Amino acid sequence: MSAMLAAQLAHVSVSLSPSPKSSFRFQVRPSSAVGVCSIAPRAAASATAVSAKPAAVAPLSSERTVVRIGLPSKGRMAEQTLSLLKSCQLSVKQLNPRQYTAEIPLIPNLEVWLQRPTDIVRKLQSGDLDLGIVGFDIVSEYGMGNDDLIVVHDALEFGHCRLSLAVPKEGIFENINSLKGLQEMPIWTEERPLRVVTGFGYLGAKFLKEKGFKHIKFLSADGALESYPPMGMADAIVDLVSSGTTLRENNLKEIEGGVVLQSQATLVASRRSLHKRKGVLEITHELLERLEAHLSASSQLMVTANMRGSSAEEVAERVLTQTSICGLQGPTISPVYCKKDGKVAVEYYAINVVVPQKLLYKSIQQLRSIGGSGVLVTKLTYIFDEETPRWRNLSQSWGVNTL
Ligand SMILES: Nc1ncnc2c1ncn2[C@@H]1O[C@H](COP(=O)(O)OP(=O)(O)OP(=O)(O)O)[C@@H](O)[C@H]1O
Ligand SMILES: O=P(O)(O)OC[C@H]1O[C@H](OP(=O)(O)OP(=O)(O)O)[C@H](O)[C@@H]1O
Ligand SMILES: [Mg+2]
Repeated sequence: MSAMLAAQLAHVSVSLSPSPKSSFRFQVRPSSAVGVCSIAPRAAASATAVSAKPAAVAPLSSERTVVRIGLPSKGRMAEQTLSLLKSCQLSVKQLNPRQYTAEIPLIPNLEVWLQRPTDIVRKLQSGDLDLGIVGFDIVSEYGMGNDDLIVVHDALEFGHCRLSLAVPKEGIFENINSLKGLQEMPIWTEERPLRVVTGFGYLGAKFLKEKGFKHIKFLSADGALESYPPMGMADAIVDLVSSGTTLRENNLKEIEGGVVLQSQATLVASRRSLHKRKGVLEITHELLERLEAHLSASSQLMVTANMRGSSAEEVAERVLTQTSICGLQGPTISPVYCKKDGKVAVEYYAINVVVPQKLLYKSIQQLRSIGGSGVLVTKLTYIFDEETPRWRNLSQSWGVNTL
């Protein structure tokens, strides 16, 4: 650890709850440093509750031939993960609901381990898992900047939330509406620090240190954090917020500049596994292809309409004057054959165009304005592009040899 970093962190005091569940870690990985360095809390707490060391990078077990993915076993992420995989034709079969392993019949060399999200991150680091689906909040908190963890897909489109700092709406915080305002309150001293309760000790402490907070005391708790300020046990909380209802119901408010991190479900891989374990790259590729194809399709619709015209080109010209109905590459226009006076004739053309869901109504209006009629709208199941952008990213940004 650099002396400067040590000096920056010297004022942070840590207080840990006696709960055996709490594990308050203070580990900071300066961007310039290689690996992870750890900072022991100044007010050292009981050894059982503190793990000041980063998860050791365990050697990759060469005996295991099967590839393993960790999926959340409980909580709100569990159901949504299984449902996402099912939408990608990757149904998870759990033979016995009391067992922690399952399989995805379509990918025979893949073993599914149903685990708590925190354990998924730990097991990716210990080499027991190769892949995992967890919230970005959990990867960031428990991964602590470990560069063996690669977020292969950063937007699985569920579990959206943010890690945010909140304070009471009333009392001494009534007029505090920004992080700067909170920091500048003269009340915070070494004897009376700002007491922040959080289940995200690493991210919370790193964020507030980087923002220049000096006199802070962190309390660790696993749940019901929102009850701490009303009970007088803490001044602020750093917790996950989604709709904001829990904060509102507990008379708490977020403040400007107080968002620590935006989160949603992600697919994470161990870099060592990608490099070394046979089959991990291929399975990651297949997962990425299926996920990207499904997720990009779920935000788009296929619109079909008929339009009178003298030729396909003439209809195309009319369609291409409209911004919302140009499709992925351009509209597909095909003749509609009918019988007229005993002969086959073409008076109408069918237009097929993919439009973003949120632009549907605008697209319909534009189609009508150029003479479109009989509009059909269908859901898309998959859009397979030539190449998955995130697969390319794996080799370009992460140095994984994907050839
Ligand atoms: N209110 C929320 N709305 C949306 N996503 C959330 C919310 N709270 C948490 N998450 C996301 O879901 C993940 C799992 O949270 P969840 O509360 O379901 O599990 P858990 O806290 O492990 O379970 P439990 O609370 O039952 O112990 C979090 O890591 C986060 O990424
Ligand atoms: O902004 P909201 O939509 O109200 O969601 C935020 C709440 O959701 C999470 O709790 P969760 O429901 O997971 O309960 P837990 O504290 O028992 O994990 C989080 O810890 C907040 O308390
Ligand atoms: Mg929860």
